[in-house]
Amino acid sequence: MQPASLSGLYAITPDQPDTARLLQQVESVLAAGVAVLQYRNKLAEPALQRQQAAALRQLTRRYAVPLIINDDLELALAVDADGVHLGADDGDLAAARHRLGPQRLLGASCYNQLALADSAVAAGASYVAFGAVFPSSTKPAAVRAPLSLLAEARARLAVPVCAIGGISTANVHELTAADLIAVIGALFDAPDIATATHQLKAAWRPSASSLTPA
Ligand SMILES: Cc1ncc(COP(=O)(O)OP(=O)(O)O)c(N)n1
Ligand SMILES: Cc1nc(C(=O)O)sc1CCOP(=O)(O)O
Ligand SMILES: [Mg+2]
Repeated sequence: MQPASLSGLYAITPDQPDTARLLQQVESVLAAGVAVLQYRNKLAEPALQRQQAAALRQLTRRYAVPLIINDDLELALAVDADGVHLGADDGDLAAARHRLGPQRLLGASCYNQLALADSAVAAGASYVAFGAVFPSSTKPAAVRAPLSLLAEARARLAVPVCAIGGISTANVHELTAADLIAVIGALFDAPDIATATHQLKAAWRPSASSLTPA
């Protein structure tokens, strides 16, 4: 998959212990239409993570949506995911790129630092994420990133720019310079996940990226 084709709504799973419920929740966002799904469960033990990741692998294949695994390169490879997302404490990006090969996706958290994004791209990242762009109740202690960073990153980097943190229908219109918007709470805490997915996409008007083929 070429990085230039990565754009749109990037749904990230909540810390859901009930696998059947997780699959229901995720199927709602997949049916409503998302570009990418990330499996993130910070509370699950490794066995449950493996079970949930494998189940999501099957489900995302049915919807032809790329599956990214958070934090865990070995789990991503074990379930034949489309890629992995790594933060500053989650392992070396260049080593991960080597293990993933050229085709799979490698996402990198860059917080509020363009310099991290430069190194991530040099190490083989497929996209770079900045945040938190708004206050996040999922991750209240997340460092905040100014929105101006998104446009700066887009002008400078040859990979898609992802915004994360506190994104909702009320503020997503401010993210015109993002290629991907990564969201947990505004989708999975909503009373109707499918409606929330449609509303978030309808409220977002990204400006054209130079990465997007004409
Ligand atoms: C798309 C995306 N962007 C950022 C993150 C955060 O990664 P990290 O800083 O490693 O924090 P945790 O998610 O592991 O708590 C992400 N997962 N996805
Ligand atoms: C997992 C994560 N990473 C962040 C960062 O800033 O790197 S913010 C965040 C939480 C995203 O969840 P919500 O959409 O509910 O705010
Ligand atoms: Mg992480």
